[in-house]
Amino acid sequence: MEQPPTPTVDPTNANVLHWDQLGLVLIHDFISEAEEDAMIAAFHEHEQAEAREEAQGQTAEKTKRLSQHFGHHFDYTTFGASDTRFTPVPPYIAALLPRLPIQAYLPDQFNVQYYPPGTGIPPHVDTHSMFAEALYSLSLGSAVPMQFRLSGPNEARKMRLPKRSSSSPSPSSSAPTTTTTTTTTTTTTEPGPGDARGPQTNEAQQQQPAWELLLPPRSLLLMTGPSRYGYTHAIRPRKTDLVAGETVPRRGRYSVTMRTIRRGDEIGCDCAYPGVCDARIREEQAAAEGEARGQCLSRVVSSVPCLTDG
Ligand SMILES: O=C(O)CCC(=O)C(=O)O
Ligand SMILES: [Fe+2]
Repeated sequence: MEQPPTPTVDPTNANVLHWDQLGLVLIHDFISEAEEDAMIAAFHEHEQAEAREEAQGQTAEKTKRLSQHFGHHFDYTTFGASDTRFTPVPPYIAALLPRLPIQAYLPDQFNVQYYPPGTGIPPHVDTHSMFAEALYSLSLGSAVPMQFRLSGPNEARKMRLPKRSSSSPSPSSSAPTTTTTTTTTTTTTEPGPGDARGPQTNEAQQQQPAWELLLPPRSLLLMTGPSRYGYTHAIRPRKTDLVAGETVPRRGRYSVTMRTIRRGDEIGCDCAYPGVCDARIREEQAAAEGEARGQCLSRVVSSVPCLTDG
């Protein structure tokens, strides 16, 4: 594993780290401990309320990642923001919006996730065409390392594989927000859409080096530019992490992912990473289908006997 690139500390605020080449920003202590406690308590209350609604009487066993969605849901038929499915945004999330570093546009889709120790999220690129550039992740509870890897031919190839089933879970369990690529080390534990098990050595050879960035509790991560469009991000499913040379057990980690849904003419993408861009992949596939149909038609036409024959 490579060392993460060195950040620049913001001269006006030592809590703010920038990786300008990557479009990545990490803000330490973005929320207070009191806010963190309140958000974690709200998460569990919501879980219990949902469990009561489902008449289970108890919350789900905490061995897998759990998700709660707020704001505009995704409409799987139009691949856009649903006009009808909206879950009111709780005040503890709405209160964060005026503090976000980018105020030109604000998130309207929120996903609160709980990661029990030992769980993670497979390497993926959040869907380019449907979400505005800025992606935020607020961390609560345990610190976890987030793994970044510049996408290459391996990731591009996997994103072009046919999906195993339209109901496969996406990393954020709200398909199609993300597109997963699995790597040699996650294939046995974390299958996802686009998961493929090719020859391991070839995959390893084709991969760019990965590095991990520790996300401390109460920190806010902002991904834009290359880190948003060209790198996969992942959390390895581990029970312990190596932090500054020490083995540290993971505790439960929560995150609030915040995204802005693109609407109307804004849907699409012209990023510099066509290999992992869902908009380009769709274009490519439509062109290939058109070509195949054309060839098929010409074969059909040429096999029809000419009326003047014989
Ligand atoms: O938990 C996180 O910090 C990131 C989650 C994520 O990458 C996603 O939901 O797409
Ligand atoms: Fe993501």
